Formats: sequence, C-alpha cells, structure tokens
Amino acid sequence: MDKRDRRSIFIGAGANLPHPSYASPRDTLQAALLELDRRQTRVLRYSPWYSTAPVPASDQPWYVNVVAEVDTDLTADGLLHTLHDIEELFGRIRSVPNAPRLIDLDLIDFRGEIAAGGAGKATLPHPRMAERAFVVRPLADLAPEWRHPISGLAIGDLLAALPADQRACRF
Ligand SMILES: Nc1nc2c(c(=O)[nH]1)N=C(CO)CN2
Repeated sequence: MDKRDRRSIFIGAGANLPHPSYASPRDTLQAALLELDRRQTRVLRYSPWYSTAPVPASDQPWYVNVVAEVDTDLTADGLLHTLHDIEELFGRIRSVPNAPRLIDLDLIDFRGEIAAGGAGKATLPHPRMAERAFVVRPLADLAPEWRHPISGLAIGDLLAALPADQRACRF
C-alpha cells in the first residue's frame, strides 16, 4: 500500500426504510453523506451503490449500501460523533441491534488506525466489517489495494472468504 492509501478514511452507509422526506433510502443516504461537507469533512469518492439482503437473513426490506472515501479535519472520535449527529438529524432511532433502519453510518477505517473503542470512542477498524459483504464488496470496488489494518489481509481475500449467501449482493 502506498502512503496515500494509509491516509484514506472509509465510511459505510446503509438504509432499509423509506425516510418521509426522501424518495428512496438511496436518496436519504446521499443527502446524509452530503451533510459531511458542512462538518469539516469532504466526500472524495463513492463505491457503486448496492442493494443487499439483510444480514442476518430476515424478512426485512433489502438494504441500500455504499462505502464513501472521505477526508476530514476531525479526529477519528470527532468523525464518529459527527456521523452519530447526522444519523440523529436523519431520524435514526437506536433500538435493538439489526432492527430495520432509516440510516446507519459506520466508520470503517480511519487512516489505518487501530483503536479499542470504549465510551464514545471509535473502534478501529470497524470490528464487524470483515464479516459483512455489504461493506467488503463496495470497499473492494473502491479500494482494491486496501488491507485490513490488523490482520493485513487484502480486501479481495476478505471478499472471497465471505459465505456465498452474503456475496449475493446486487446493484
Ligand atoms: N444488508 C445489510 N444488512 C444489515 C445492515 C446493512 O447495512 N446491510 N446493517 C445492519 C446493522 O448495522 C444489519 N444488517
């Protein structure tokens, strides 16, 4: 990986409920990510947008998922708080894990930093990202040279290791 790659920051975004103010979950996510521009953060690139079956499998609506590369003047914890603020602005209600949601913004990787997390602090890289095709696949599209900061595994190998049912993402 070159120097620039290690400086990259990736955010995963997902939604599977329609927001009353937006035409589709994709529009909700697009508007939410544009909010970052007003918070010392710039979206540089988007992965392709994916429509993905809910994980774990359930009869919830399918999700829209995307990964964005951003740059920011904030720290990792500052960016995490900003993502939570934007989730609240867009009506996210934190209920039970894996409940259907209007919006979910996750900090996936912050410049390769490794952090254990804890009250109000970012866990880095995102602790469940490697198990989630809805993150791994768009990240592989966006940054094929990316490696997991802890395991050192290449994103392509993480994708190949995912269960076949999860790999059934589609555009
Ligand atoms: N396909 C898909 N499944 C999920 C997602 C998501 O974004 N996409 N988010 C979840 C909670 O973080 C739980 N399950």
